[in-house]
Amino acid sequence: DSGSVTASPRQQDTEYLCPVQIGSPAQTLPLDFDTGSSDLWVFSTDTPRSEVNGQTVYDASSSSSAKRLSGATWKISYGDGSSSSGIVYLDTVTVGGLTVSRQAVEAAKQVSSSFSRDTSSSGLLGLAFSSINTVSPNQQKTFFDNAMPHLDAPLFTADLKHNADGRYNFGYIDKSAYTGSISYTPVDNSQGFWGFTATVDGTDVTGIADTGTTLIYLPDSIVTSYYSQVSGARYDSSNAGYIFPCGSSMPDFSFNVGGGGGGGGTVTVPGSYVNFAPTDQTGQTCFGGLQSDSSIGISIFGDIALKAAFVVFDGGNKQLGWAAK
Ligand SMILES: O=C(CNCCc1c[nH]c2ccccc12)Nc1scc(-c2ccccc2)c1C(=O)NCc1ccccc1
Repeated sequence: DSGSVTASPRQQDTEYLCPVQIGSPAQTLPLDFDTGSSDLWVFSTDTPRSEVNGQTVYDASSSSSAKRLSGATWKISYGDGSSSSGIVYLDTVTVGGLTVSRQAVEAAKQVSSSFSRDTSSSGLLGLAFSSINTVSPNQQKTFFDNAMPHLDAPLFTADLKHNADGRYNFGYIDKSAYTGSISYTPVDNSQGFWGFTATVDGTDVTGIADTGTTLIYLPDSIVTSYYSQVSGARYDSSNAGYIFPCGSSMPDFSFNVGGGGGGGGTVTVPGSYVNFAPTDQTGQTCFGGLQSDSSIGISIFGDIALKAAFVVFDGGNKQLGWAAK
């Protein structure tokens, strides 16, 4: 089996949403595919009306294939302080033509304000490792884990784009989607993430490939040296990050992966991607897409980095492949 689904950017690439069919008859919800978490959770008829703000909701009671997973609950919180929690159903989930029949669909009974305010997203589809799924008492598998045994190849690929529709493919590598060769590097999934080591200016950086995080968060030394090349750039505590004049021409940001025998491959994030967004309506000052990881405790290669590459998440061989495009 295989699947292929469009990933549409929202609000200047802050997130990418994909249509997902749930239940019988199919209910289509736009979900944020998130390689940095492992819960498939959705706004639902169980979500308080006061917390639903235009989102499409999942109604288990109108799905003939839905079954309550009795006694199961879930609760997740993210580094930005957002959170959600609720109950669990098993139902049929289809992504780009690829169907999993008994997928844990986590219906929200509570969502925090940032999710309520995000009218375009009906939830998340976790693609990290099932070891960090939050369902209790019996942890549940991700869509990818459930699909893997049926896939032509035990992998999925992420091809996110800047201000344009991209694509997630499951079970195969589309050779027309990238240029040159794919450089592979081993994955450390001990924390449940797609962890890997890249080299930035000769320095090894261990981080995670995370489609659910918008920006890139790297060690202070790397971030400071990057912004030292931009006149007027500075760390601004009120914005809690590096800002600079919006008219600045930003240097490209490159990192190397798979440095082994073949010399590995270089991913180059265009400077324009690092000029992420204005901090206010005046459009004078802009917020950087590359920020320090010092308050996070882990380096994150988020959407800003991922949209500069074609990325293979190989669950069979526990490796990450990176290619230019
Ligand atoms: O959680 C994910 C991926 N799912 C995000 C879903 C999501 C959370 N709000 C969303 C809002 C919209 C769409 C998706 C999401 N990645 C990881 S690994 C470590 C951290 C972390 C741990 C401690 C402190 C900071 C980060 C995060 C993190 O919180 N990222 C989001 C973020 C990172 C930095 C700043 C803000 C948010």
